[in-house]
Amino acid sequence: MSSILVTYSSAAGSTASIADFIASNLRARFSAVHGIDCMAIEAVPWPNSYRAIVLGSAIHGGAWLPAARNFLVKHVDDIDPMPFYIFSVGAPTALPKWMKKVAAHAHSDLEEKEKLMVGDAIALTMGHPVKHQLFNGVTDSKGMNWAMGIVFSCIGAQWGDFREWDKVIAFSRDIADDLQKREW
Ligand SMILES: Cc1cc2nc3c(=O)[nH]c(=O)nc-3n(C[C@H](O)[C@H](O)[C@H](O)COP(=O)(O)O)c2cc1C
Repeated sequence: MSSILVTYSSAAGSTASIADFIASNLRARFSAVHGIDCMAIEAVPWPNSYRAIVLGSAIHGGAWLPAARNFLVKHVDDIDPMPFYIFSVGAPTALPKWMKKVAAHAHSDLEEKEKLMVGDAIALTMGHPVKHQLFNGVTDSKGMNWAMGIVFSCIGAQWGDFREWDKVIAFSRDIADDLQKREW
């Protein structure tokens, strides 16, 4: 029976790829004792059949995608007793230098600021997870409508793959260590 669920809401695929990688890292640590399922949030049958959940979402406009937010609202009671870890995938690294400077003026660390903003939105729907990690994803004109694409280019933001696999490995290791500490 599977006991860890890694689930995600992804618009253009980079959050899905990070979730897959987290699941394979957890399999490397736990496959002898626990099954690990990884699937899109829409495919999750009922989360209370799991013993721990890792949930991730892409960030659009400073917030999680609606499917991920709705999942939290709908399943708050199922998730509540479980070890619960979340990650958000945005693209703060892709922003132009001048925007980073403006943001840094209000806060010393742009990534930390964005994480807090998303974290606050999540805290409105439920209690705090054990851990929340923000990752950079991929900026690709295919993931945006033409108007957004033009705005993105005009402000001087960068297109590219900013995924930080080392950070994903460290996050997976922290989750595995925390689960092991709980001796479940
Ligand atoms: C419409 C739109 C809005 C976005 N808004 C933000 C944002 O507010 N903050 C951020 O860091 N990244 C933002 N991004 C960048 C995405 O979060 C990033 O490209 C991420 O990798 C997308 O994940 P996905 O490939 O799983 O959809 C936005 C992207 C799009 C297309």
